[in-house]
Amino acid sequence: MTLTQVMPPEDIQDNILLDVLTGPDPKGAKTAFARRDAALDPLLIAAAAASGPHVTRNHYHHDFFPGVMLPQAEGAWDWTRFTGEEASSKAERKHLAYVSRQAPRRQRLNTLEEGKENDRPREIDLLKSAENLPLPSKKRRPSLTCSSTTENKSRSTKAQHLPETSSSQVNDSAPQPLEVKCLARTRIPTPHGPVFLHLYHNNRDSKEHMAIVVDPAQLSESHDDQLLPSIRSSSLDSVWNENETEMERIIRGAYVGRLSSHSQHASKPQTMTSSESTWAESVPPPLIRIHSECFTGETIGSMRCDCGEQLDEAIRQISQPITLPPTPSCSRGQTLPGRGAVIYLRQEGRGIGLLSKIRAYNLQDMGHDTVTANLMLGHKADERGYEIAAAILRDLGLGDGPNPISNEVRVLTNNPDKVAALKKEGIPVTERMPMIPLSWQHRHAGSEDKIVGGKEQSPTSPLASQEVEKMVAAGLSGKAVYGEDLDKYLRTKVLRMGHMLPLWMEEAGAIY
Ligand SMILES: Nc1nc2c(ncn2[C@@H]2O[C@H](COP(=O)(O)OP(=O)(O)OP(=O)(O)O)[C@@H](O)[C@H]2O)c(=O)[nH]1
Repeated sequence: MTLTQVMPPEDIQDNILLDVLTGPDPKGAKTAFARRDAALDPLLIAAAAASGPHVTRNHYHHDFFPGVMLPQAEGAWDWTRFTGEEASSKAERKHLAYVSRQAPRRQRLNTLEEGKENDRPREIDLLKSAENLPLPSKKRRPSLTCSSTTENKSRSTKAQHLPETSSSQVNDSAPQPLEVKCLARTRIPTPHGPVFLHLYHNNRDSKEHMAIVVDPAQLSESHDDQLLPSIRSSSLDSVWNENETEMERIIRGAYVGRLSSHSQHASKPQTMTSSESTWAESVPPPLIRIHSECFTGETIGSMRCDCGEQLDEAIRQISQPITLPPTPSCSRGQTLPGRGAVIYLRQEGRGIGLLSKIRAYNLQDMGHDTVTANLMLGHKADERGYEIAAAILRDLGLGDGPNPISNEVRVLTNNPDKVAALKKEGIPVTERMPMIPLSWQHRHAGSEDKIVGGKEQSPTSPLASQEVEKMVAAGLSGKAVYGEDLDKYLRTKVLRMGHMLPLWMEEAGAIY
């Protein structure tokens, strides 16, 4: 049976209209339930009528009655009119109407779209320059994948510090030149002496790469102690905007000497003096290391790799004092504090990331080596790039930057790719210093001790407890790593990745 068979069409029309306006009202339920939804919310009407047409619920912080019982509150309902106040005093009282400090949304959006940046409050500009957030890149760019092309090289040589660029300058078609900027610097005491941690932003990826600068002479406020030009970030020392105060500069790390409650001197943008250049030529070039992030090795002390040990050892080696040869003016030679830098790149797992590295470890437990495991997961054996490292070095005055304190560097590494990449990026490397794992150094030194009954112990077997005791006795710190996993890892690096590390033992037909 259809509806028209029981009701004339004009009645159907009326009923539908009524339902739309009032909602369904089943006849049977009328006596059983009272309707709970009012057709109009009286509170909403009262609030809107009291406050004017420009006020929305959001302006009231989601509350229609702010400051109830607190008549002074901005936007509060004037509850005092119920307290029998005199009419004359009431007329004098300031009306506490809510006035929005924000322009309507449409107007605000128009302002931004039309590029009327000047209308924005000053705080936003200050924040922008202080935080220096990288410009939004609409196109996803490859992060640090190896890309040392000629184009990259020319781009990176231009890289200095991020200029004040407006979003209108973002050009999606042409890749922007690589720019790095040191946002903050602070002193960190380490077991090897004080270092300065520098945090960098760049316009290529969203990672916070770092520079660990060893240059303790900077802590002295006496110029006599600073015979060599300081390793400082020119982007950090530059003046970021005319409104920046000395205190803002100091807080972001642009200070000289040792910061304390009684010593707070903002730095000036660096300029080289000719006398400093002369000194720089008579000392060995600063020692640097390009180190890649390794959560497992550095944070939880994994002994699958030597990354934690290498980071510690690099800071130790760079901190070693430099002895200059005797000169006619100084017959005993001069000793200077060690100086250099570790550039700490956030390229976990040789650039494949922690997730893939964890999976790769499981493949390694199944018998594959570190290279094959990467390939099985669809990665390259090494996906890292060193363009950002080179730009950071230049910013620190190491290499061929605008303000070089040293045109050359010595590099701590066994990895030939790093040396080649730095040279390609225009950083002159005068010397490569090897990083021999501490446990291998110890084995070399004590290899004869390990001949038991004329038979050599297997070097890939886990170290016996006496072995560990010997390492401790040999002065290896708790940072030294050793074990079967590490030996396999290092062996693969030598045999499959061309690392320039002397295998600690070679026998006829077998290399360990
Ligand atoms: N994919 C993968 N990455 C690893 C493994 N073990 C360590 N890594 C990563 O390898 C990188 C170690 O790099 P570096 O410390 O710069 O050293 P390197 O390239 O081996 O060269 P050196 O300068 O000689 O030390 C870090 O990013 C580690 O996270 C592994 O088994 N698989």
